[in-house]
Amino acid sequence: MAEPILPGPLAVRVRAPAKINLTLRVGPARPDGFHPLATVYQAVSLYEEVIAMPAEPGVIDIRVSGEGADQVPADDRNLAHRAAALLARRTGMSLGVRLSINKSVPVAAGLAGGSADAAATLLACSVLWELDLDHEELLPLAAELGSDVPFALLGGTAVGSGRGEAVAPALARGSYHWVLAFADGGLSTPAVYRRYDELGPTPPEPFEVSAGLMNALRSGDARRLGPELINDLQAPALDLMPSLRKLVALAEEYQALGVVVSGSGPTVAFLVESEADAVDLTVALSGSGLCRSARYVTGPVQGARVLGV
Ligand SMILES: C[C@](O)(CO)[C@H](O)COP(=O)(O)OP(=O)(O)OC[C@H]1O[C@@H](n2ccc(N)nc2=O)[C@H](O)[C@@H]1O
Ligand SMILES: Nc1ncnc2c1ncn2[C@@H]1O[C@H](COP(=O)(O)OP(=O)(O)OP(=O)(O)O)[C@@H](O)[C@H]1O
Repeated sequence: MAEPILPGPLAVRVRAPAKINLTLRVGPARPDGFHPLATVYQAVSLYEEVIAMPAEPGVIDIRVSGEGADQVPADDRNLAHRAAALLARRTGMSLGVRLSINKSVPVAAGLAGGSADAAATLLACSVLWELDLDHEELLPLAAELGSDVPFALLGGTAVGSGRGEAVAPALARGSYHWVLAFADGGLSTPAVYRRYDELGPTPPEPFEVSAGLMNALRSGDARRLGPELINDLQAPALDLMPSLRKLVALAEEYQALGVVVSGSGPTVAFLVESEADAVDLTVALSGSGLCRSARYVTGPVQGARVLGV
């Protein structure tokens, strides 16, 4: 007798983290327009949540709520929509999905919120559609969706190469205290890379992560990590949004261990020694008038994972 066909899950809840780049070295543009990177990502405790529910065959329906939802398209331009469509196409899946995205990561902030949505969607649809794909199998699809998407699946602390899509876990100890200062408005990633090209010159090849940064991560000592933070996109981001200069300068006044613009900006990440210091700095930044808001996070945290089925 044939096995009865069991219905799949009614809803799958997944979360995926935002990232900061502890180091971001950028080489000259490749013929395909992308820039070769040597980067170290760290996933931080600020999460996007995606709930995937069954829908009629072929249907991909998106609802977006939360932080900056009005700035995000709820159609096939959404990275989560593209993730579900790509997974369905590659696996020959005809079932549909209704996606509810709850955003906590500000849009166009350099924190890879859209990438986190895409990573969470790949995992959620894989479970909803009972495809049984693990992270390893989802990584190539993630890389097709965007340079930052594979890391959102992987999480932790990782070295990124290629255009950022090739990720390998890094040997890292400790948990770090960060304060993220969210600027008023966002920056377009392509525009920041363009300005980087205009400002030139690029550092000589090879584009390597410094031994100092890797050693600091191995030691787990935040005091050693602070001075190693570096981002080649910081200069173009500050050039496009000059008000960020004052924000970055606050690091000295408040004796942060380090400060760096995250990715293509405009979020500024301050590294501090303790939770108490982070709370103090969050309050100070929030009242400074130099940013929209500030938020205490820790890292590293896990990549995309299922919270419930
Ligand atoms: C700034 C970072 O967040 C650092 O991790 C990433 O490099 C950006 O990653 P992302 O937003 O996932 O970027 P993608 O969606 O892959 O690419 C968006 C655009 O950014 C530029 N881009 C991106 C990655 C890269 N290595 N070189 C680039 O020049 C290209 O103009 C590209 O068309
Ligand atoms: N699910 C999504 N969430 C946010 N933005 C999205 C999404 N799908 C598409 N987008 C578009 O992508 C643009 C950038 O999104 P995102 O918030 O991921 O930027 P970012 O954090 O600066 O990315 P990165 O750091 O990877 O460069 C937005 O302007 C938005 O219109």
